[in-house]
Amino acid sequence: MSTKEQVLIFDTTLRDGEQSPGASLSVQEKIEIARQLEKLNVDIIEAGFPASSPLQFEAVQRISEESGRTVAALSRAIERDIDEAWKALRSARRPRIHTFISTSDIHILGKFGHERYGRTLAEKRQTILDMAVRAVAYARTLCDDIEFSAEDAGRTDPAYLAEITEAVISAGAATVNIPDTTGYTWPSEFGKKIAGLRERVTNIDDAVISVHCHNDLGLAVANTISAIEHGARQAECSMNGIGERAGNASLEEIVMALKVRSDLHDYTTGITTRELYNTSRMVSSLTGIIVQPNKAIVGDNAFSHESGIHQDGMLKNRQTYEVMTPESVGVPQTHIVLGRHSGKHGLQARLDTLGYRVAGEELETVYQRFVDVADKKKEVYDDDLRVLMGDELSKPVEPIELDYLHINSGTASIPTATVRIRIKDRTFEESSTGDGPVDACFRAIERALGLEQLLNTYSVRSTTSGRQALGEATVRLKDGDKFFTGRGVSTDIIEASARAYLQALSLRENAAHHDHNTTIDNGI
Ligand SMILES: CC(=O)SCCNC(=O)CCNC(=O)[C@H](O)C(C)(C)COP(=O)(O)OP(=O)(O)OC[C@H]1O[C@@H](n2cnc3c(N)ncnc32)[C@H](O)[C@@H]1OP(=O)(O)O
Ligand SMILES: CC(C)C(=O)C(=O)O
Ligand SMILES: [Mg+2]
Repeated sequence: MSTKEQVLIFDTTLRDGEQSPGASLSVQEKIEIARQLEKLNVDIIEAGFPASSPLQFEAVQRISEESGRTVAALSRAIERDIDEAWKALRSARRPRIHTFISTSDIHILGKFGHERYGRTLAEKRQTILDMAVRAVAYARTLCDDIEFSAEDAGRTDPAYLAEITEAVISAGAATVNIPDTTGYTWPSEFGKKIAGLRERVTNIDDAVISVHCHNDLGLAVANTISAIEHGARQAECSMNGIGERAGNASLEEIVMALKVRSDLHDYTTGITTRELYNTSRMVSSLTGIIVQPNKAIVGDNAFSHESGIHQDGMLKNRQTYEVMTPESVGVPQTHIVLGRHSGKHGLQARLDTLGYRVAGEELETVYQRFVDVADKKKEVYDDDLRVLMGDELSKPVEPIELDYLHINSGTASIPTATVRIRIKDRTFEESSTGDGPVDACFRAIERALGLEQLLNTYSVRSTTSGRQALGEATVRLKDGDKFFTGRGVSTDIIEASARAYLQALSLRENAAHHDHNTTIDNGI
């Protein structure tokens, strides 16, 4: 059994994360993400801010009804917000009201300038403290689990922060959250802030210290880790680090930093790390916020290696360039990207998996041809390699082409696709419904060609911007231990997806042809 101390993971993807510009989620989408957060095994799901809109209210209510986690809802330090939060939360098995008010002088003077909060800074500070205490005490009459946040604590005077923290704990807050709302603090400074609170606040042991760091200077994760080292036991964070402005501390980075460097400390989390990648993908696709390729842990390049020296090292021993395995975070596998920086070892290994055994002189010659191609292309794909191997064989024997595609989809209809596929002079036509237009289209293709489901991964991204943007779809099929990747580009992403699927099928067909093996049953 682990003797390490548990750091609670408070996920705010559905609240602060959704405050990212353009990230609005529907109720159903929020529910789906909440279900995935349960699989990820977060401790607390902050589901929204019920007083802010009926949709927010409904989302918190629905998540409360079905979640087994602690569900938190945010409210300003006013009764109306707290009442709304409680109404939305009351069916939760473990409800938590999270109330907050600003405590930094900049915020107090800037946001609570009205005379009704007092005339001098000292009077205003007192009013804010009273509002905080009243809010916590009132929330406590409704719910057992109260969290209080001192907004902009990062820039709050330490003595005042200690005073308000002590007061809200006395009023019944079980968690005191110290947000670095503006992402302004420095790791050692923020750590000291937490240590200072532990020294000054006499009842600090009656509450869990939480931190909530923003990433304006790119220090959110470092500040969170520093705070944990100084006594914080709850980390507020979001998947992919989404949130206001530059976002929140990224959940996956905090969790994996603690896990991978467990040799340095005595903390652990309950996160099922193999669910990180799935969660990241879901959050990205539902919010529409793309994960940058070089994003730690979940970015497309996080486990990709392009340069020859790295590929050589990886092929000899993965630990040379990977501090964690892709599997540990749910990424299917390390990706050796062949491009202009690749060397002979990387090339040879990929050719080997494609069935080409080359060594010695022959490898030298092939490598020279590879370098020529790689200089012209960003990435050299498997089909490029087949062509490069000089194979007549590599040219599609019988390209599988899209002749016709019709999609019927909308908010009130079941997505339906009809496809007509041409292989040489033969055509195959079928229709299918599906969970969405892409699913319907793939199913129609599978039906037309009498295929099993072979889809391994599917992604789509925009390669240009604006309303006429080109979408590039990538389809990866898995057939036994072989993978076939197809790409399609079109201003219509469904068409791009269909073309990508058919290209992958053509490559599979080629491979089968070379193995003297027919893979498509339909008499092809
Ligand atoms: C750091 C954070 O992430 S805080 C959370 C941010 N999230 C949101 O803002 C959620 C979305 N917000 C909303 O839907 C709306 O802003 C609402 C419903 C919350 C409030 O809307 P409105 O009543 O129109 O007020 P508006 O947003 O313009 O201004 C905020 C008001 O709340 C006050 N206020 C701000 N924070 C607090 C607080 N923690 N406690 C009490 N009052 C507060 C402000 O002083 C201002 O009051 P004023 O009108 O007396 O000057
Ligand atoms: C409401 C609080 C916790 C917040 O989001 C912040 O201060 O950044
Ligand atoms: Mg925040």
